[in-house]
Parts: sequence; structure tokens; C-alpha cells
Amino acid sequence: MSAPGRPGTALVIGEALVDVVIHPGAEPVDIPGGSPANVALGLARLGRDAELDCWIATDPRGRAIRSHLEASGVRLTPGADAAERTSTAQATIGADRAATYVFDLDWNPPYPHRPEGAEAPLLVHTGSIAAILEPGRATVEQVLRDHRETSTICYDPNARPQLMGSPEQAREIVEGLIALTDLVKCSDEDITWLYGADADLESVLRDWLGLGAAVVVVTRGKKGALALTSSGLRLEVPADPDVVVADTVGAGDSFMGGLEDALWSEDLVGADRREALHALDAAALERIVRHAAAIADITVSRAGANPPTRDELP
Ligand SMILES: Nc1ncnc2c1ncn2[C@@H]1O[C@H](COP(=O)(O)OP(=O)(O)O)[C@@H](O)[C@H]1O
Ligand SMILES: O=C(O)C[C@@H](O)[C@H](O)C(=O)COP(=O)(O)O
Repeated sequence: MSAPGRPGTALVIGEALVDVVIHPGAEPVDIPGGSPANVALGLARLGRDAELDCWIATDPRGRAIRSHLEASGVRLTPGADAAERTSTAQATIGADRAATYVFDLDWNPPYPHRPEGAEAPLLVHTGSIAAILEPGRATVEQVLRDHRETSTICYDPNARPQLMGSPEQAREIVEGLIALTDLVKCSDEDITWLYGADADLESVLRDWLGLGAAVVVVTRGKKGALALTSSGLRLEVPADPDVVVADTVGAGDSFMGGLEDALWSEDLVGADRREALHALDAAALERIVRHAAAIADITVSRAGANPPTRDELP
């Protein structure tokens, strides 16, 4: 099934890495991950021309990540090969889902490797690492400014306490990036870390709309998702109560890819569609969020960050 909407590239910036997933009572399993890589994978599986701009080591783990992404059609920006780097970044994800990183600081951006001036209707940034560690923050901000005139910009703040310093520091960076973003997707756990356990989710989402975003969505695990828009809409979409959960790693990333795929199908990508995105109507919002939820429901029903192809959708 071909992907509906205008032609063009979905450019994702951020890290690809190895997730070492530890399920209680089982041997740790290595799976390719990295939030941006997972989103690029999800978009490619849905038939989008997905390009990932990152570093990938040329050691066996790096080669495994590359093959995994390329087998699903993700294009890696030329230059992503980090021949001189022999260790691939790693996130160890325990039963509590808290990630511990082994991350060589040499891995820091500058991304992107993509030539200046190359256009993409959609730009996705979903990397705590690229967004937080200097010079990552400055690079990401520059990329967003460069793409504001051509791309719809989507962002998942992906709170990573080990990497982001204090919530106060992270909030300042996250809000600065949201001011350059059209669609924000964030998990409720990440909002709680950023704004505190007493934070009211809806107020945080409204504040993000006030920073200039057109669509803000919070995912709440088995409680489903809540979306608000600058056009004044509010929508709750439940998770499928009957889904048999195998593994929630990558659920949020697949949801993110689903939102973007649906924006594309609704002809809402490209800076020339920004005004239309700010005028989103209720029916379109419902189609967009339900599409993302359907994708996440499939992803949680199977192991690893393993989002569906378009042919697997109901
Ligand atoms: N336990 C669950 N049961 C059913 N659906 C789930 C479950 N966990 C996640 N999902 C689906 O995946 C989406 C994203 O999950 P969530 O856990 O909130 O994201 P993240 O992986 O970013 O923490 C949810 O909105 C829901 O559609
Ligand atoms: O990118 C990271 O920091 C961790 C990822 O490697 C990991 O796959 C992950 O946490 C996925 O995120 P989710 O979609 O929110 O489960």
C-alpha cells in the first residue's frame, strides 16, 4: 500500500543506539533503538521516505543497527558512518524502564551531515542527547531555524534524567525547542519529571500551545492519549483495552511516527501548511490521533521497537 500525501523526505535528527532491555528473570537482550531511529523506522515501515541523520559506529553493533534500519528502508544521511568510533552508544533499559546510558561524549553532534539547504516537508527531532548536551542544543536549534521556512517540525522532549541535568535546566531547553516546533508529543512520565508530580498535564499542554505549537499530545500508557490544539480542540483517545502487552519499549516512538504519517496523509506537512495545521478541525484531529494510537497498540503487542508496516494496519 503506498503512502498518501505529497512527495518528500521525513528528516529525523538524533541518535541511533543499542537498547539493552532487561526483563526480570531473563537474559538481557540487545535491540536496535534510539528514539529518533525508532521514529525513522516507523515512518519508513509506513512507506515514507525517512532519512536519519545521526552517528553510527562501524563496529559489529553499529553494523547491526545500520542493517536493521536499512532493511526497513531508512536512509542514513551520508556521513553518518563514524569509522573512527568503535563503540556504539547504549541505553540499558531495566524493568522500571529507566535508561542508563553508556555514551561516549565524542558521539555528540554536530549533526546534521545533511547538506545545507536540503529541504524536507517534515523535520523530526526526538533526542534528549542531541537536544541537551552541548553543542547538541545549539546545533538542534540551528537546524530548526534553518528548516522553519520549509518544514513542519515535530518534537518529542524524551526526558532522560541521567543526561539532562536537573528538571529546571531541561525545562528551559525543552521550552526553547518547543517554541520552534509545530507538533509536540510527550509521555505523561516525561511531563512529570520535567514539571513535577503535582503538575497538571493539561495546563502544561496549554502552556506549550502558548509557546507557538499547533498540536500537543501527551501519551499516558494504558490510559491512552490526550491532544489539544491551538485551534481550540481537546481530544482523548483510549488505548485498546484488549491489547496483550508484550513490551512497551518504542511505543511512544511508534505513536510519534504515526502522528507524523497521519499529518502527511492529511496534507499538513510543509511550512506552507502551517496555517492549515493551526486551523485543524475535529475530524482531522481524531483521524490523526487514532492512527497513532492504532500503531502504538500494535507496537506494544510485540517485542522491541517493532512498529507495523501500512499493510499490517487494521
Ligand atoms: N500498557 C499499555 N496498554 C495498552 N496500550 C499501551 C500500553 N502502553 C502503551 N500503550 C500505547 O502506546 C502509546 C504510547 O505509550 P506510552 O507508554 O505513553 O509512551 P512512551 O513509550 O513514550 O512512554 C499509548 O498512548 C497507547 O496507545
Ligand atoms: O532513545 C533513547 O534514549 C532510548 C531508546 O533507545 C529506547 O528505544 C526508548 O526509550 C524508546 O522510547 P519509547 O518509545 O518512549 O518507549
